[in-house]
Amino acid sequence: MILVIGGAGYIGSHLVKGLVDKKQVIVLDQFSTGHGALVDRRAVLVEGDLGNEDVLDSVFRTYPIEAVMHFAAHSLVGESVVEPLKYYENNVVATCTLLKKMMKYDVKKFIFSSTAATYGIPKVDIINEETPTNPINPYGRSKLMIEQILEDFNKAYGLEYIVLRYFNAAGADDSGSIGEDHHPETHLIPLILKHLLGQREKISVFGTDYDTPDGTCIRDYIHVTDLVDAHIIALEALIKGEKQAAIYNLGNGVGFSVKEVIAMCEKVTGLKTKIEFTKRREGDPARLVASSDKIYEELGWRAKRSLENIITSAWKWHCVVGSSESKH
Ligand SMILES: NC(=O)c1ccc[n+]([C@@H]2O[C@H](COP(=O)([O-])OP(=O)(O)OC[C@H]3O[C@@H](n4cnc5c(N)ncnc54)[C@H](O)[C@@H]3O)[C@@H](O)[C@H]2O)c1
Ligand SMILES: O=c1ccn([C@@H]2O[C@H](COP(=O)(O)OP(=O)(O)O[C@H]3O[C@H](CO)[C@H](O)[C@H](O)[C@H]3O)[C@@H](O)[C@H]2O)c(=O)[nH]1
Repeated sequence: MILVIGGAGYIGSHLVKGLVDKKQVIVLDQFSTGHGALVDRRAVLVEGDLGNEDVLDSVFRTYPIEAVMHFAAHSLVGESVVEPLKYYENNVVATCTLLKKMMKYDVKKFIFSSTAATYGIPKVDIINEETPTNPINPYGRSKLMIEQILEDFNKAYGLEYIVLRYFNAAGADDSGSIGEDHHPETHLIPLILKHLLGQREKISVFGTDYDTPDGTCIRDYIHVTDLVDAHIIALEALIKGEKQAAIYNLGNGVGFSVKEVIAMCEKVTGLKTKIEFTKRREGDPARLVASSDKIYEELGWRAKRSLENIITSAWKWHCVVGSSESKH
């Protein structure tokens, strides 16, 4: 059985939907940002906090857990700067409690959701896993701390792990039944689509004076279904014992500027945006684009879906079941 922590969140719920056909799945989530309705009904759903020792004891005693996939975190960069304690408590301290219980119950296979934010402001155009990590906010630091703890646990206790550093996750499952539903929403693509649905008056572009061809930030957008595929491949490699301690980037290897993303949303939807150009958002690197060659060479995974696929799937979900938000 696979324990998926944070499996009621955006990326976790997509993973659960992809994994339940292959494995028995148990989801642990306290619904701070997740929604029970996103969790595939074939999975066992336990409401609880990953930092709660009693809950973890109960889960590990009750179910034969083969591996843990850990998606649960607070993940708003700006909030992490203002409330670092919240981030260190949930992302680091609670994760240490989980790791302690995993060692207690001899569960030694772990997949961890990390982030491009561990790289900070890289000096290279294409980021690979050798690019120095230098996070510039508590969110990124909290993720890097766990990566370092995993390395120590591997050496000391034989914990086997794969860290997956996602770039910008976006898009929705092909079925249109689950999608990205953060509250509050801060991510670019859902914000543009909500605006095009009339739920927001305009879309703000944060900064037009970056050192990029059109002056707006460039990001590497990766379809959530491609992320799911990568997790399942990584899990299989861990279970087969092919990998004991590995870190991989997950991106498309292609960068799109904020203006290009808006243009693609207009193309896909056939609708016109109203844009407001504002000052830079603090802490945004100009360009974050991944090389995912390492995971291709070692595990054979490569992103298959384009930005157009991403936006088309997200639009389908937003149109059919997207949460309705009032205009503001
Ligand atoms: N969305 C992205 O673009 C992106 C990029 C890089 C990394 N990540 C990482 O991927 C992971 C998933 O991101 P997401 O966008 O799906 O976020 P999300 O907020 O939708 O999902 C996180 C889930 O974890 C749960 N959770 C949080 N703290 C918990 C706790 N203490 N105990 C139990 N459950 C808890 C939440 O209720 C939620 O269901 C996070 O770790 C995030 O840092 C996301
Ligand atoms: O209303 C908006 C929202 C975003 N942006 C811009 O769009 C780009 C993408 O922003 P998102 O908020 O969608 O995503 P981030 O790149 O800030 O964040 C993502 O990558 C980070 C790593 O750098 C973290 O991993 C985080 O969890 C993940 O969502 C940025 O340049 C941002 O400034 C706008 O112009 N207007």
